[in-house]
Amino acid sequence: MSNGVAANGFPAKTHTASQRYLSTRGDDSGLSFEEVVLKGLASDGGLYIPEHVPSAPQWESWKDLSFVDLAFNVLSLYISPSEIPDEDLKDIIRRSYSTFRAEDVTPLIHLQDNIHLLELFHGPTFAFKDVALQFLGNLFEYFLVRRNEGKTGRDRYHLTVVGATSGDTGSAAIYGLRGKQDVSVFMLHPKGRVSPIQELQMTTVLDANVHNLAVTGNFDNCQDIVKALFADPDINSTHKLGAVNSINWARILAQTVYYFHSYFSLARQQPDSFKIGDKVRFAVPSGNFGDILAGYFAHRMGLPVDKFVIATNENDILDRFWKTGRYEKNPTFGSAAEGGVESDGVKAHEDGVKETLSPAMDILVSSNFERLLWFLAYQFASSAGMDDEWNKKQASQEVSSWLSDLKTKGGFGPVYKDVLETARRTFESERVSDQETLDTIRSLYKDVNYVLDPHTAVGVEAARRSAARPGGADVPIISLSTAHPAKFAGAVTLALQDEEGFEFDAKVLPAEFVGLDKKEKRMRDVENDWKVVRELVKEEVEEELKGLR
Ligand SMILES: Cc1ncc(COP(=O)(O)O)c(C=O)c1O
Ligand SMILES: N[C@@H](CCOP(=O)(O)O)C(=O)O
Repeated sequence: MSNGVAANGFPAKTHTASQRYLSTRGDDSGLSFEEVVLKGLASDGGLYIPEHVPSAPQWESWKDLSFVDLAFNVLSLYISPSEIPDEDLKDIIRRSYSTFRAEDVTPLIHLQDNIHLLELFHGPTFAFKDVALQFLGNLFEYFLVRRNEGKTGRDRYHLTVVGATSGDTGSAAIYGLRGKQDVSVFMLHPKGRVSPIQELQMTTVLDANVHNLAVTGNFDNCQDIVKALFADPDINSTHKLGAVNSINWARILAQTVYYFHSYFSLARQQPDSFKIGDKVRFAVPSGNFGDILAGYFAHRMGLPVDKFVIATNENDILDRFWKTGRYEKNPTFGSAAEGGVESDGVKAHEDGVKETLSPAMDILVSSNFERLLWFLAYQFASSAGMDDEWNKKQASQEVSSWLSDLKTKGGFGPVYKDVLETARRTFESERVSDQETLDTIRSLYKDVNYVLDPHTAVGVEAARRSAARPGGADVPIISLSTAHPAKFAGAVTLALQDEEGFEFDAKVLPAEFVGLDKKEKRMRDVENDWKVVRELVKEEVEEELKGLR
């Protein structure tokens, strides 16, 4: 590093005296870590990003650290001891990962050829979301205890979390926040469009602070309601809204850790062929773009990455962007008949969302893509030779204009050639159909006796295609396994029912899921209307507080 510029092209900052955050849309800046974690979404509708991406100094020396110690080193680059003293941060991290079933939290296994699988599903709800949401739950608690010291009744800071889920964020957030003081959690899921196990995992949690809302609509409708609530001055002045979706910066930050961890696991497992400093590829099943964005930050911090492979299902807005430079909510896709059209056996809804075998990725608009767009626009602006403030302002203006077109016209682009080329240098993309998903589950079962969940299968198929391209076989690929197969019994059974000796209950089902369907459930149906949801949230928080105070 020299003249104040890091190797990653961003202004150098090796230690975070006090990291500050700005909104991707430019109207909010100078916020602390605690402020962005509690606010979730910026008041201008943008997403928070750090003003500087710190380089990880001597990251190579972290090779033999445990997950918890590694997490502390990574997170300390963004959270200064003046905000959370080191011992407190260590304690939060330790408690967050003590609930995981695997000793090294996110184990890496060799799958086939040069493809390795990063198992991210060993947390309480069997999905990768636990890695960030166990941490975020404890972080909320820490900040609230500190803010509420000595306060009673209405003076206490009460956080009203509103989140949207296509299945996994919901249960992970609920497990991270259930029973916590001074927090109410409202999770909106698309009614009937999450897997039966996912629905049970959410609705059988009966703690008074947990509220499940089944929305008549799709995941994007749920996400839009959440964003409308954050933009509403009425509920924001009476209730302090908090976010658990990956719009919350802490989600992304916590997920950067396993990119480093898996890289080091690979170096330990393959000492003869893989050395620290060598490049690796990551294949990531993607929907809201939070998981892969965390990898992008790890790369910006110094992790040697050859390419990130974005793996989408048939809801392929991201894949289309990388192919065309246009980001559009599927303009030609739609319904010919009530209930949608069928293509390749996949049900298409009138709203344009396809109902696939990997439902957690049935998303039209990927919210975190906005963060990447900001960095792409920033890099483009930087080539003009102006100062850093100007570059940031330009990036925010560009992002605001793209997002405004997305809202009003349903899409934007094509983006400038240089912007697309920059995106293509770091990322490539693949779209995987339902049939290919089933074939992948089947072939891995036959070849190596491993049962993939359908989202992970989308990633593995994309990894295989990437490996098959010229030069691809020479680079190890880490494919992210984002959920346990038992969460998606329908797809797994469809793929493997004809395989000799395959029995779902014996081979896949964990003891934790047995009997879930017999438990008492609680959820409320609600129409797709943010004002209706707003009134319901107010009413239920009031009821909850009456019971407590
Ligand atoms: C099992 C599973 N895989 C993949 C994804 C996609 O991750 P992201 O939304 O961070 O792109 C999700 C949902 O977020 C998920 O629940
Ligand atoms: N697939 C997600 C959708 C929400 O994504 P998030 O990462 O932004 O919380 C889910 O399972 O709920």
